[in-house]
Amino acid sequence: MEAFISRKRRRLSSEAAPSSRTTTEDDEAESTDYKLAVLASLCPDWPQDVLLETLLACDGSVEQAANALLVSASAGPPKKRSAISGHQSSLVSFARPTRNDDSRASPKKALTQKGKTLHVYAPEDVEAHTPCSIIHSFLPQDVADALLRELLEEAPSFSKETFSLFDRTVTSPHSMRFYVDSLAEAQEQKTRYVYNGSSIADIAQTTPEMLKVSALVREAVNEEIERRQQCCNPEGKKLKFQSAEQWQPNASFVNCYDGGKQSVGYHSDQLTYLGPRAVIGSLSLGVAREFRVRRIVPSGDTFTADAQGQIAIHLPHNSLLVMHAEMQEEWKHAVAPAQTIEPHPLAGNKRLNVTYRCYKDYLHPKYTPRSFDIDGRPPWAEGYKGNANVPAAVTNAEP
Ligand SMILES: O=C(O)CCC(=O)C(=O)O
Ligand SMILES: [Fe+2]
Repeated sequence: MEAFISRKRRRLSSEAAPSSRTTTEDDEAESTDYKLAVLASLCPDWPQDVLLETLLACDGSVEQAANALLVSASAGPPKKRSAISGHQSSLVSFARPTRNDDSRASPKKALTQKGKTLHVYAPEDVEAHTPCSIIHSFLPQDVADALLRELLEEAPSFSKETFSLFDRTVTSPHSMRFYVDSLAEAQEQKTRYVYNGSSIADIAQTTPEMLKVSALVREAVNEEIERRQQCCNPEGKKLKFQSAEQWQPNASFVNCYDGGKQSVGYHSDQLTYLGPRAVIGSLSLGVAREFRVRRIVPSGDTFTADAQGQIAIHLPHNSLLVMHAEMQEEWKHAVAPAQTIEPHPLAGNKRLNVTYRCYKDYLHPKYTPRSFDIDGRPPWAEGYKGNANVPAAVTNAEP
């Protein structure tokens, strides 16, 4: 979730590291997602596709889009849409490739259209049309329940993010906390874990049930990586820059969505620590919600978001979604607000989500090479004279 909201996070210090985002194209694409996230927080009752359409109709003005939606809402409630839709029949008729089918690697006819949402539920459809795979009923029920109980106890310690809009502070529509497996590391790393250019001040130790489940997630994700590689990747090979090592989770973001209005806007996970072509194992517990993905399509010199519309993956209780190697660089994802939700016997209106991640300390921004000019000024200092060895993105970075 790192990239979706601006630089202000309640529990983040303002210490900085160079941002991992380096291009103007990225900034442009990001700003649409940023605006969408802001609009979602102002108008939580509206489905994301309506928000996106309204934003586009208002030429990207969040203020105008918010006003248009408020006027429209005063004339009657938002048009009801299924909140946990996705119970469609399988899409196998759309020529789903099979294992070892070479057509997998060739471009497929797009199933989605700009501004439209395709709902997928069946694992084979998720796999065929998104860079994800899903395992339903992943954990034995008692293990899933034990983890859910533990996370429900943890949830009050989670924090929300804040950002500024039209001279007021808006809270991001869900809460979260960052966990690492080793307490010693957590203590040592406090203020050293960085994302979005800020340090994460609140780091917790992975809880016993999370750790137990981590071993099961590790095994399943490694199998999925291998299977996906064989069945879907060109020549059955890993992607360029994808890690050749076993996937070994050692950290996680845990997200809590309390009620259908809580959501997370479109974003890609920041790859600081994860490295390129990162794989993430995302376990859902409690209320079923909709996970949306859309491809970021290169078009000419800029990146155009939503060229093909979006795909909504239904995430029921106890499902493991594997975001594969192409996901973070080529797609964006979001958890859409829901008009209605089906309460869960243990979690009530809450959805808990653990995104298991493989953090690599050697990718810490502290190792990012920086250089100082001949007067000893760092690249961000006033009067910095520049240095041919420092890329512009680093030169422009805030401290
Ligand atoms: O809640 C989810 O399923 C997704 C959370 C997410 O995108 C993240 O933690 O980065
Ligand atoms: Fe994410």
